[in-house]
Amino acid sequence: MQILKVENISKTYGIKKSSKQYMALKSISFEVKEGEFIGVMGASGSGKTTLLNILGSIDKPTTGRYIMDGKDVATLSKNQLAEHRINNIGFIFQDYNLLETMTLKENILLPLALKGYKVKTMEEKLFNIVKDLGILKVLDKYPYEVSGGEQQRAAACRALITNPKMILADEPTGNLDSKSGKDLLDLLTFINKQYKATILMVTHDVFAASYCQKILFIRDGEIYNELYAGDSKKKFFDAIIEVMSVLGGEEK
Ligand SMILES: Nc1ncnc2c1ncn2[C@@H]1O[C@H](COP(=O)(O)OP(=O)(O)OP(=O)(O)O)[C@@H](O)[C@H]1O
Repeated sequence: MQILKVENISKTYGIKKSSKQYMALKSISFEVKEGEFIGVMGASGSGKTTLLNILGSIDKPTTGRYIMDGKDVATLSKNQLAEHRINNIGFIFQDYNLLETMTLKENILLPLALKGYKVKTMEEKLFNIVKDLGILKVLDKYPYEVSGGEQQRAAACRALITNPKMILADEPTGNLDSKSGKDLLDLLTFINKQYKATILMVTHDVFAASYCQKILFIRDGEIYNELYAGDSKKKFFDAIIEVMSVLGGEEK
């Protein structure tokens, strides 16, 4: 089943009709099926974050539209949009974005608290997720008391706890060492398989991208290519490197 349909989305930054305008996305169209784990790659400045911000309804497209779970998101009112964001989308950021004055448990529960859930229901949901995601022991610690990998696991729990239609991840392994990065990618794969979560992940890292089922490559605000994983992870990895060497900017 299709969960997202992006139709001819363009984004122009700057003052209208002035020479200072910059077209960061140029008529992008693609579809995402429920349960897919998709990577978005491209050189620095190609428009990846712009796309993610639009899909996360943090920003609006200049033209075009996208349908998420049957709803044309552009037609939603401000309140409906806020509700859509909290109910349907989970975010994982490069720098975790946990609140430093709250414990990991409080951070994870925040989206449910905002939705007005009862404490008992929140704790049940929390227990089910953290037992799977391996951070039970550090739940009462503050972000500065745990490792980057544990912070990112907590951020993944927070993204997952509302059972969102889609998880949007922006360079989630960008600040992690290679072991924690691999652990996180294994975790995202687990979330994708076990919870049937649909994940869209922006990454510069070919190794991270090789965990995806499909990669969308963006060049100068346009879809340049799509690559599907086959049976061999090694072949997929090599194919990603090949496209990235044409696009340039494998690393930032
Ligand atoms: N608020 C803004 N105002 C003007 N131009 C912007 C704005 N945000 C982004 N841009 C420009 O739009 C283009 C796309 O930016 P975007 O951040 O989406 O790229 P990216 O592919 O995510 O890059 P990176 O990999 O470096 O994060 C860039 O040229 C950028 O300078």
